[in-house]
Amino acid sequence: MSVIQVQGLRSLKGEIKIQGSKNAVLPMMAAAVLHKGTTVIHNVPRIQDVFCMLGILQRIGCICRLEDNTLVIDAATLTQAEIPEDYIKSMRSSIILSGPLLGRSGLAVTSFPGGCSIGERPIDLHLSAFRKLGAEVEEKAEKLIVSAKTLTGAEIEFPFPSVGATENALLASVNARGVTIIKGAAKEPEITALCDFLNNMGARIEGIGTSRLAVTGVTGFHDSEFSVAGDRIVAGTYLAAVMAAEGSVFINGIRPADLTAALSLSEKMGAELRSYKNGLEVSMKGRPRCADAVTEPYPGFPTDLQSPMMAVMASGQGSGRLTETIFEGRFGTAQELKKLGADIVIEGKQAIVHGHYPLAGNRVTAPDLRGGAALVIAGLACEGLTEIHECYHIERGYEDICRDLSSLGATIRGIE
Ligand SMILES: CC(=O)N[C@H]1[C@@H](OP(=O)(O)OP(=O)(O)OC[C@H]2O[C@@H](n3ccc(=O)[nH]c3=O)[C@H](O)[C@@H]2O)O[C@H](CO)[C@@H](O)[C@@H]1O
Ligand SMILES: C=C(OP(=O)(O)O)C(=O)O
Repeated sequence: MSVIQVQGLRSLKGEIKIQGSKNAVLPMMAAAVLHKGTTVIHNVPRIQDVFCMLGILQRIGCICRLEDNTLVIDAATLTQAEIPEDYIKSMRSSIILSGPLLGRSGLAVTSFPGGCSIGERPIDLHLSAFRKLGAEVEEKAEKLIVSAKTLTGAEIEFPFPSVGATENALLASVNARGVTIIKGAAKEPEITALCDFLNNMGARIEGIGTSRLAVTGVTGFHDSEFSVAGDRIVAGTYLAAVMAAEGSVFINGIRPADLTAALSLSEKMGAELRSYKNGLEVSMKGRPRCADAVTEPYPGFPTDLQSPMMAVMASGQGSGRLTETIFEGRFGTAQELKKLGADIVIEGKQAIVHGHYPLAGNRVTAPDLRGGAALVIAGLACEGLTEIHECYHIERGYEDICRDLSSLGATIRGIE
């Protein structure tokens, strides 16, 4: 699907089941490499990033089978420690395989994944964690060679709670000799999920859910089975869609507690919410009011929902200020929203959004994954037809945004 067409001004109604979490499943798939046996993962979303990670696992010798939403990975047959370069380019988060490859075989060959449209995205914190565990990091002919005869537990302190670096530190230390203390760890629910996943395969991690993780190295893992939680960012995207389109929807299959900051922002903007153990009821009557929000590491307002909320505000009432502190490139979405008539002024890390309704349908281009989803949301609040190009970005993280929104009453379709 390369283009999405949205005919705006239809309200949303019904129930939607949320797919499994992208950011949780990718490090779990990488973690399977640690075990010379079988790992089964349930509720795996059928998205491009998962297919890409699957491609890498197969290229490095794992036997994988994805049936419906269940993935079986047999890593007993792992043959190589080099992450294929073509895959590194298409999925930046392939870097997450270097920790488990290092842990499994003492060697991980990769290359600098480089920046992307949302920002620079350096990996210095990942590499410093590997070094702390006793690995050597060498750059040779544009390849990055991380190697260690033995990994030894150490104290790793992150100056910033990087999600990926915390995951790589965990993945490299679970079978290091002795105890590793990770201070300044990220606390995102996906980190908690990875810790639970690793413990379920035999690791010993304590302090789960806090910024201080204690990992006692183990000498081996066992076969395991785990189910991925619903994707809180997809849930937040559909919450934003209901706010932009108005209506009433039950978002099923997520823990609202994982979205606290986004939910309180939505309530401030006028959404009526009711939380359940495993779902969220959202009702939006009238236009949302713009409000201020600052992106922060968890439990703060997530950067991944900044663009979707910008789309809601652009079609709302009043003015609001969005401050982006994590990924400097994410305001690329504003340029596209302006083509739909949005009134947004960028001042450094801040976007000042003056809402008005309706926006006006036009041809736009998805700048990145969440920016693409934001343009779909804006299309729901546009008079006329909105055509979003380069939707391969959206397919990285959403199983089928057209299927989901049309099931709620949107007039939306994907075109190859
Ligand atoms: C696959 C996945 O899980 N992706 C998520 C993950 O990305 P990712 O793991 O890449 O995000 P990080 O938490 O590492 O990055 C946050 C910030 O730290 C900086 N940084 C990071 C690593 C490093 O070595 N040096 C450094 O300076 C980054 O440039 C960025 O400014 O967390 C982000 C922040 O919640 C989310 O937006 C992404 O959806
Ligand atoms: C930035 C994101 O993902 P990734 O880290 O995989 O690019 C995202 O999910 O919004």
